Amino acid sequence: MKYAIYQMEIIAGNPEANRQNVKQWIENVVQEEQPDTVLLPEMWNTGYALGELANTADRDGEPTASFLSSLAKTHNINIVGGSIGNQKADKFYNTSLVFDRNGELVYQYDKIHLVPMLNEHQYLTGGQKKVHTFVLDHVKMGLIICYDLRFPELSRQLALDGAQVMHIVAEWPAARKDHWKALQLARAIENQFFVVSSNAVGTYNGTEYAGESMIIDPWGTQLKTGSAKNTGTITTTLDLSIVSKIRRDVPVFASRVPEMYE
Ligand SMILES: NC(=O)CCC(=O)C(=O)O
Repeated sequence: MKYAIYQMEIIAGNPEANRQNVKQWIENVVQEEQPDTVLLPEMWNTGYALGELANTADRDGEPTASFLSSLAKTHNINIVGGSIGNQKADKFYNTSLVFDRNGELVYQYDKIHLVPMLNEHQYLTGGQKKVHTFVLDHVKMGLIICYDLRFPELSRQLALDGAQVMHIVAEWPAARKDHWKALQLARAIENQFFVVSSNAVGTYNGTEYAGESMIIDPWGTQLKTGSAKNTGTITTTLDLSIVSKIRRDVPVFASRVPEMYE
């Protein structure tokens, strides 16, 4: 499966400009790279202008859901749609939407863990539904959003559910860039799955984002890493056969003693 990741500079508070940017990127990357699956970063419609969500967030996933569905179908690609600022009833969520090649919505997830350091609790509501895997091109996959990366229980749950690829969508600040890298490597190694991440670049309201979107294999090898500063496209073809090989060679899942820690 060939991936293309968009390491994007998000214009905070301007969803229309961000949608135009994503559309242009998808059209270009399809022509130049012919990916099977593309990945976008966290909150790419609104950015972290959280105080403006009443005017900028989607309503029940629209218009982003129709926008991404149409792009997926037109270009025959899977779109792991990062996440968006999204209003449901009178609450705001950080919501991920995943579309298959037919433009069908195959997964929807609201970020569970809200970030105290970014004051998310003041503006957002945490998701109330458990994570589960979804399937794209016959491959089981999972997705978590940014701060969720610090809670290994989520990734382990998805690995136990059979995920071979874990997506991490983020606007991770440069101030904690070492954590961004180390935690992704740890999740890939301990769960023996591919980690494919998309982080933002640029600065909003004094917070600089770390970039360094990554593709890490289940052995912990960094196959590709984006720039720390610049927007760009990161591509790689995943050899999924190495998941079962590594799980055979280092049989962590067979060695678990869940009754000792669950
Ligand atoms: N957008 C985020 O979830 C940022 C997470 C973060 O800043 C951290 O975990 O550190």
